[in-house]
Amino acid sequence: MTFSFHKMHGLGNDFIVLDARKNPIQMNPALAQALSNRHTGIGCDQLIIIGNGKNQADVSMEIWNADGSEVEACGNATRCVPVFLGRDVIISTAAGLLDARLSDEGACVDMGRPRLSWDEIPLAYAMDTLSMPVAWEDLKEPTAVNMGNPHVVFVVDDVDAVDFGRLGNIIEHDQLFPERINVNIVMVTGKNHLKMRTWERGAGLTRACGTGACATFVAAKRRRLISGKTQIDLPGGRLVLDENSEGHIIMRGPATYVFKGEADWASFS
Ligand SMILES: N[C@@H](CCC[C@H](N)C(=O)O)C(=O)O
Repeated sequence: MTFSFHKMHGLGNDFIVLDARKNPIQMNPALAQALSNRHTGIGCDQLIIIGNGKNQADVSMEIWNADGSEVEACGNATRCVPVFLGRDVIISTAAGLLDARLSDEGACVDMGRPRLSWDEIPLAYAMDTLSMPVAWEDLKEPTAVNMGNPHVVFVVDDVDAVDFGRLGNIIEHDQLFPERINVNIVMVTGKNHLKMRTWERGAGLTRACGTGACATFVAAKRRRLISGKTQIDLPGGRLVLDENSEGHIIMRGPATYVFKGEADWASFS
């Protein structure tokens, strides 16, 4: 039996989008991994399933990493949903309701309030989350932030000089992080201007991570490296981050529809 899929991306963080509003889709880790595989499947960083919303939500969104793990939040995919549907939407996710609107750049989304205490990240034991007393070689004293999903943010002198493909993987799997972790490195490039890279839990190095940009904005603000609305440059392009009067993190940036394809479920079983 065949199915339709849509390829989208947010700054090169790429997604297979399945529209399950008419016909529900029962995903599982093995199937998500098979579809995401860039050699034997369709290929993506994350698999996104859009379903029908309940109560205040217009639609629901499931997020599966390329390694087959189901996760709570994806900032770039959240921007893709209003672009896919061609209208502003309230999206229900495992991390709560998100307000996503069309904007000049693509989309503007309210990613909610960050959570900052050690057990909300979560970490394996109690510690300060602003400057964690830990280090992995030259990556030291990160700030931890939960944006619906768990992140650590390291401030470095030069994001391009870090052996991030090796260190990101080691940190993601450290026993300090019982649910694993998304790892971000950031440098200050100007007033309210940052440059960052992300090693994503369950996907590795990506061109951009929306929740990573939100977590990095929060960490940089907590460390007084920035003072307000901030431009963040990622390998795939630029996002603009701000905080509203309720302490919610607001992210603006592109979201791109690439193509619609057809595939056969039998190829992935
Ligand atoms: N690419 C996403 C984040 C996807 C989930 C993440 N890898 C996790 O495991 O939490 C984004 O744009 O935020």
